[in-house]
Amino acid sequence: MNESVITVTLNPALDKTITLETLQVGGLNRVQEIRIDPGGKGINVAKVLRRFGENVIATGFNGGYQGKQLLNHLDELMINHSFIPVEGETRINLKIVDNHNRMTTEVNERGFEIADNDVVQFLNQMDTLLDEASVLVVGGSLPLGASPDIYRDLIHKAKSKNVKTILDADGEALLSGLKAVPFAIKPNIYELEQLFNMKLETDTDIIHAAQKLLDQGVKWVIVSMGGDGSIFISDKEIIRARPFPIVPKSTVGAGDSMVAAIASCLVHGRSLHDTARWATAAGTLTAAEPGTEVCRLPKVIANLQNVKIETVEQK
Ligand SMILES: Nc1ncnc2c1ncn2[C@@H]1O[C@H](COP(=O)(O)OP(=O)(O)OP(=O)(O)O)[C@@H](O)[C@H]1O
Ligand SMILES: O=P(O)(O)OC[C@@]1(O)O[C@H](CO)[C@@H](O)[C@@H]1O
Repeated sequence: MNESVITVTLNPALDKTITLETLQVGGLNRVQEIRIDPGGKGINVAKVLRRFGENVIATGFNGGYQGKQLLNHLDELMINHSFIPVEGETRINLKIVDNHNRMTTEVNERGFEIADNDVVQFLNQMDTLLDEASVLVVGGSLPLGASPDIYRDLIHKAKSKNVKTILDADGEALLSGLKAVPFAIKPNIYELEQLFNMKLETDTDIIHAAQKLLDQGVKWVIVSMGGDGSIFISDKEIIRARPFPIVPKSTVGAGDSMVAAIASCLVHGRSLHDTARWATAAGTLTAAEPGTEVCRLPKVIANLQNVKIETVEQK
């Protein structure tokens, strides 16, 4: 059995994707297609890791009828899970795909509110799970009632047990998680701009911002930029990765697929170079799937060499 990965999704969702010819804001829209996928960042990561054959367990909070549906989906996908049941309903996040303009509009609910006792149960469970893990992935928004420092505390806990951590969050949750200095972070360009409160126009701007995070002790900073690909930065190398051509269907979960590939590369001790290929192939292939459907291993392997990789000179 491989070493195991834990994915934490404190505020999971059922992702309801509706496809329209063209989104008419303020008008009547007729739906062409509809699908429901289990969602939330850590859950998407777990879906990819399961397909990669990794030993993964998904955890977090879960509630109500929609929460039961979510767990049924995970069972169908044969994903190990151990969610703490809470009062209230797991949210439904609406993803509206405009076929004509190839654009997705996302409407995410706030989700349930958790109580102090839920957090105590969750952290106790994490103590046990972390004893068996080699990588922890934390991602997504915090539910109402969660302390903004919950990501910081989780990352500290993981580090005290020599578990490598990957953080994928935005706003306050990202700031809080960074205080504990995770091994890797994967902000998208907007999240990085928000973190530094400035526009990052060029690759050089992005690299300079990322280097400030490396100075704080983060080992890998991976910045994704949708169809423009991504930059992988460590204190030893800077790698620019560009995707191969695809017809994008829904980019929801593309970033999470990158995170899953990064986790898998950490489990297998792969270099940052190889990680750039794996993560870009995974993200790109997920962007070509409908709804919150994710990439599959054989296609990822077949496309590793199609990822365009350049080493950027350090200045
Ligand atoms: N239109 C596209 N064409 C090709 N590849 C894409 C496209 N959109 C996304 N990708 C691939 O997916 C990766 C991640 O995309 P993006 O930067 O949108 O992540 P994200 O914003 O974190 O996504 P999410 O939060 O929805 O999971 C990109 O680096 C790229 O490899
Ligand atoms: O509201 P959050 O927690 O920030 O993001 C949740 C979410 O948009 O992220 C995933 C895609 O990354 C989706 O499956 C899910 O609906």
